[in-house]
Amino acid sequence: MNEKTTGELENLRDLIDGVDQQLLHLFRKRLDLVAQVGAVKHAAGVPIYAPQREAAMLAKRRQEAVNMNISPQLIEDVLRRLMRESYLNEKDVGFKQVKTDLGDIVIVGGQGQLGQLFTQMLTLSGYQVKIVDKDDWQIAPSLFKNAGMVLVTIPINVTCEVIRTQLNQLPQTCILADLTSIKEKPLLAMLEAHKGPVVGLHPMFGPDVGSLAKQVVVVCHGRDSHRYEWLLEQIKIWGARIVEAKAQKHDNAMQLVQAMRHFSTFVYGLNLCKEQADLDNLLQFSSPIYRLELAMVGRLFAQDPNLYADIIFAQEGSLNAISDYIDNYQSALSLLKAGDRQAFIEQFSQVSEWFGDFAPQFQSESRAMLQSVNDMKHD
Ligand SMILES: O=C(O)C(=O)C[C@]1(C(=O)O)C=C[C@@H](O)C=C1
Repeated sequence: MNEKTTGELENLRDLIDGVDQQLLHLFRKRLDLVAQVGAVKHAAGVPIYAPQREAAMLAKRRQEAVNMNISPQLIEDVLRRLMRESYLNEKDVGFKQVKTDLGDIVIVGGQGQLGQLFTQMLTLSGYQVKIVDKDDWQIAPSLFKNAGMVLVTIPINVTCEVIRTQLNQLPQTCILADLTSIKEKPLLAMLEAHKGPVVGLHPMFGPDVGSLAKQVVVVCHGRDSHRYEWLLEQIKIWGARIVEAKAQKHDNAMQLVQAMRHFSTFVYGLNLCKEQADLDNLLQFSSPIYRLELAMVGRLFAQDPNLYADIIFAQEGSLNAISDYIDNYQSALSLLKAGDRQAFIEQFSQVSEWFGDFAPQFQSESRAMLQSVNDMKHD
């Protein structure tokens, strides 16, 4: 680069720095306004996530972007990222407490990650939360006496036993709820152990979400739903969407969504490990999709093996789902062994047809993710 070019670049970059600093001031201004929105919502008990407002705002800004010869996707990306920040900031103001005369909430397994998240959300909403963990059974009965709700969030393999043996003397009006990722057996155990209101919940997210905005919580009704309606309202105020399901249908879906998926991810990692794959090298040669896939596989192994063992081993039905998957793997492999390219293409087309409109939808969703993965690269 000659001196003239260097000088010109320096000048322009100074101007860009100035614009970026103005952006920072605008972000600060927006965050302050959002904090005020948070306070208004907190007072009125309005949910943190406002999908209609978001859709209307994005549509307007996209159109204005087009008028200004700016990519509409650019402003949408920026606004979505800013709104993610809003969810976190609005959370800090706290949430309206829907049920003010409940008594204590006792979280069984409150030291676990999900237990901690619910403790935080319930405390931010003004509830008195008490925690019972593995070694606290002696103090539990005195805590249960004043409990308006007991929320169970412990490993799946001990959930039913703990419900049966420790939670069978709760006050009649106390709500008994659980957060287990399978629903049929814990729900039955709760209905047998407790004669009062019972509800099964499954938060469809990990404990590291930051905010519940746009997350899903599955609800399987147990008994006396009018007594725990407030809880579902409370969860909606946190920004999550409630999806009602029958326990059995939920558990069947989980065999594919969780057990089969985590199992295949486990085998993928196992295979890389046995092959002694050079991860540095793989990353160097990876396309964004491979990097994303490796991240999805790798993140599993950064977590507690017990959690995944629990999920995979929880249901007998999972074994069938996983066996079916392996059969399909085998038969696809046999096409490869036989060199039957045509049959492979035919099967591919059948699957494409089966995915229908979801295939292009997933393609465009994943495009945005892949672009973000690429944005995160740095030397
Ligand atoms: O307008 C609101 O209700 C807000 O909470 C603000 C805001 C935003 O950041 O613009 C954030 C979250 C909502 O989903 C919609 C918009």
